[in-house]
Amino acid sequence: MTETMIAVIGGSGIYDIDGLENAEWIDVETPWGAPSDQILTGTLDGVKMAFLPRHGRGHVHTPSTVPYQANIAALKQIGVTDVISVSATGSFREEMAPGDFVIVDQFIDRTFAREKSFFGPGLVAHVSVAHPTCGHLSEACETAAKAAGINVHRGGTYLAMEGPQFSTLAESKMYRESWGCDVIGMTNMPEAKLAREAELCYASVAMITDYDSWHPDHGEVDVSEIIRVLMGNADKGRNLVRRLPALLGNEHKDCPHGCDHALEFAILTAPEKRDPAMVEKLSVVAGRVLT
Ligand SMILES: CSC[C@H]1O[C@H](OP(=O)(O)O)[C@H](O)[C@@H]1O
Ligand SMILES: Nc1ncnc2[nH]cnc12
Repeated sequence: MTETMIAVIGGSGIYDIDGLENAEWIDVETPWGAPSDQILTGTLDGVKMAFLPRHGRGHVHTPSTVPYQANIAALKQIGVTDVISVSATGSFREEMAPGDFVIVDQFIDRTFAREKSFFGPGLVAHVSVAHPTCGHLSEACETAAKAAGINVHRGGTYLAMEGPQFSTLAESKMYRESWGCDVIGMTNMPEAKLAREAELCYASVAMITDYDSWHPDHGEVDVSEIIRVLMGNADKGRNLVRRLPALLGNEHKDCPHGCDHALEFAILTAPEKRDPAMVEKLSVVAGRVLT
């Protein structure tokens, strides 16, 4: 049996979670360096939990400098099975209002200055991200959000931009009107892709903080307003997280969507051509198919 361990990656404004039993901040080192910060571990309702502040406590990493590979590798290393990203996002839809939550199920990846894979020369792999989030874990997030009284929307396309500046008005209108995006943020890519490579279930909970810059009745995006909305909704986020252990239980069954077998047919490099150093490095995230 695989034991469930739920990790929450907390985005802007979320640098801690409360209520964990035997809570301890631990150091984790990976072949890709150190994660954004120490990882808070503990249990909630008897289920193992981990929390990682994406930007580090005190918010030291920009969306481009978050060590995405180290973050996902560190979670895999400590035994995490399920990763829930909680992020601040702008909205392209009138009905997805500030304070609402969206369970994201698709992404358009417009980031360009980040490492997007654990694999590389000497060990080449291609995983599918046609369905980049885990339906089972997303279902649990939706159920938890509803039980917590949150106005939640199931399904939405997240435009991942490089940042750190917010979008121009022309970009905002294009993402909304031509590309059909629902929300926008700067961090869920390549995080979701790396979670898939590491065979982790990944769900993305977007907390709407603003209407980006397209809305005629709302002004430009402003960080102080984003943080004000986030702080006003922090209790909702905590409430959602608190309900997850009871919903997911202690036993991590085989993922019905195959997240935990994403690498099954992904590695292309012939065994005799594999770079031993790469195989060693990748054993942390891909050991299941490399040994
Ligand atoms: C606080 S404004 C922009 C910043 O907030 C979001 O971060 P996260 O996804 O970690 O919550 C957004 O992606 C930007 O990085
Ligand atoms: N409008 C926006 N654009 C990008 N990232 C965001 N995070 C919160 N609001 C955002």
